[in-house]
Amino acid sequence: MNLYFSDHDQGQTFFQDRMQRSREWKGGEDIIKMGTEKQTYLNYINGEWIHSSTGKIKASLNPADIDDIVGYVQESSAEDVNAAVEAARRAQAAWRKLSGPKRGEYLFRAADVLEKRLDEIAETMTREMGKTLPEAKGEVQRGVNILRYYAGEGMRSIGEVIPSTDSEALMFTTRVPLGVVGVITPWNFPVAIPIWKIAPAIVYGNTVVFKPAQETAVTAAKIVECFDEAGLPAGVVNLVTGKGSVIGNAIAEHPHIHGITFTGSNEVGKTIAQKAVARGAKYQLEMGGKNPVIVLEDADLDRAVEATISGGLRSTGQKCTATSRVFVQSSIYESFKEQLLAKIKQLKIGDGLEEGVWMGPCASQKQLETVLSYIQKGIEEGATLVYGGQRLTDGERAKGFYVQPTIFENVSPDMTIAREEIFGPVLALIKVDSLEEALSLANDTPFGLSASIFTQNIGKMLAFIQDIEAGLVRINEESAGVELQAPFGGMKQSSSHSREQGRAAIEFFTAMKTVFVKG
Ligand SMILES: NC(=O)C1=CN([C@@H]2O[C@H](COP(=O)(O)OP(=O)(O)OC[C@H]3O[C@@H](n4cnc5c(N)ncnc54)[C@H](OP(=O)(O)O)[C@@H]3O)[C@@H](O)[C@H]2O)C=CC1
Ligand SMILES: O=C(O)CCC(=O)C(=O)O
Repeated sequence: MNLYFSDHDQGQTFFQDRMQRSREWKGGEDIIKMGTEKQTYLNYINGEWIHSSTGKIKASLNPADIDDIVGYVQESSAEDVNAAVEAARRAQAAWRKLSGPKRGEYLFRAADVLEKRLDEIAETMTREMGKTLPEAKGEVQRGVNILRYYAGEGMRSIGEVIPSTDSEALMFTTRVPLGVVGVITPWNFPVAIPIWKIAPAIVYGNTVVFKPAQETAVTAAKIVECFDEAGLPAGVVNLVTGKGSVIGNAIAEHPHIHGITFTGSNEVGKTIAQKAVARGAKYQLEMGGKNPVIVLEDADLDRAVEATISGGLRSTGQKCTATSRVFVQSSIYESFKEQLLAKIKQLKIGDGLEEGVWMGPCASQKQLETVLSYIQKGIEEGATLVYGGQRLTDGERAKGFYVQPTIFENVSPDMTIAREEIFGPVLALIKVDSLEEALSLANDTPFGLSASIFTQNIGKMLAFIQDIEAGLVRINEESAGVELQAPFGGMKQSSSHSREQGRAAIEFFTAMKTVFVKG
C-alpha cells in the first residue's frame, strides 16, 4: 500500500506535487521550512506505512547544502523492530511456500517500478548523500538489474543429486530459507547495497526487516515504496529507520531474526558478529578496505592514472573498494605523479546535481571530520602533502561538506594513513623498486577487499593474482567496480569470509539439507 501517491512523474515537479498530496493524506503532518514542504517518511511494517512508537522524527539533510532538508524520517525504537519482526514471522509461512518462479515475479515487478522512478530516486540519492547525479542514476539502474538477476534466480537449481552408496536410494541436496533476515546497510550505496541483500533474501523465501543508514533513510523508503507498488505481500519486506545503536542493535539481538547481513564499519560489524554468535544466528559482514593499486614500469601510464583517479576519488572516495594506497615503481614514479596531479587539478568539485561536477561532498559532517582528521594525522606523522588537504568553503560550497582531493607521498607503511580506512578522497603514493616489494607492502594490512595492478607482463599479472591478499583482484582496471552477477567479498578483516551477490548469495540466504530417500 502506498500512502503517498499513485503516479510517478519525474524529478522536482513530481517531488513538489507529491508534497501537496501527502499533506492532504497525512493530516497536515508535513513540515514547512523556507517555503518548501517536506515529506515525512514512515516505517513500513506489515504492508502499512506507520509512525514510530516514539513519535520522534529526524531531518535528513543534503550534504551539499545543509539548508536543504530532503525529508523527515522516523527515529524508531526497539518496540518498532519487534513489530516488524512479528510481521516478518507471520509473512514467512506463506512466502516460503510460494514457488521460486512466483517469488521471482514480484522482483521483476519491483524492477519495473524502480526503473520507472529511476531519475527521481537518483536525484533523492544525490541530495541525501552527495554522489553525482550520473553516478546515482547508474546505481539505481544497477538496482534494477540486480532485481532482475535475482528474479531469474527464482527459476534456477537449488540442489544437486549425489550418487549414494546404496544403489536403490536417491540422495540429493535442497535448500530452505533461513526465516527472518535483518538487513543493515550503510549510506554509500543506498540503493545497490540494500537491493543486493533484500533481493536474494526474498527470492530464496526469507522475509526481511530492513534498517538503512540514517543518512539515506529517505532513499531507502523510496526503494521500499517500489516493493510496495509491486504488490509484495504484507510483511515480506519491513522497514524500520532510526539509530544503528538502537535499531541495528535490536536486530542483532532479536531472538526471531535468523540471519543478519551487514555492510559498514569493522567496529560495528564485529559487535554484530559477536551478538549473532552468542544466540546462534547466521551473519554476513562486508566491511572496510585499504585497497592498493600497483603501477609497474611497463604499465600504460594514461590508463593507470585514469584508474587511480576514478578508483580513489569517485564518490568522494566513499567506497569500500576505493583505492587508497598507490605503489608506483621508482623509474616511472615522477611521471606518474606529474600526470596524476595535472588531472586531479582539473576535477570539478561541487553539488552533485550540477552538470559537469565530477566529485560531490562527503556524505555527512561526521564523515568530513573523519577525513580531515586523517589528513591532519598524515601531516603530523611526517607524510608529505603534495595536493589538497583542505575543506572547501568558498561560495556555495560553504554550505556543504566539501574537501579537496588529497595526495600524500613519502608515506611509510606504519603511518595511520597507510593503515586505516579513511573513506574519503585521499591517496597515499608509495615508491617501490619491484613487484615483490609492492606485494609485500600491499599485503601488510589487516584488510583484503580489492586490489589492482597495471602491467603488460603476463607473468607479473599471474604472480599478482596468486599472491595478493584480496577478494576482488583487478588487472589493468581500477580497484572499485563490482559486477552484480559475480561473487563479492574480502579476505582477512574485510569480511566475514562469505561472499555476496551473484550465485554466491544462495550460500548465506539459505540452509542446505541433504536428503536420502529409500523406497
Ligand atoms: N564497507 C563499506 O561499504 C562501508 C564502510 N564504512 C566505514 O565505516 C566508517 C563509519 O561509517 P558509519 O556510517 O558510521 O558506519 P557504521 O558501521 O556505523 O554504519 C553502518 C550501518 O550500521 C548501523 N549501525 C551503527 N551502529 C550499530 C550497532 N551498534 N549495531 C547495529 N548496527 C549499527 C548504522 O546505522 P546508523 O548509521 O543509521 O546509525 C548503519 O545502518 C566509515 O568512515 C568507513 O570507514 C562505512 C560505510 C560503508
Ligand atoms: O565498488 C562497488 O561498486 C561497490 C563497493 C561497495 O560495496 C561499498 O563501497 O560498500
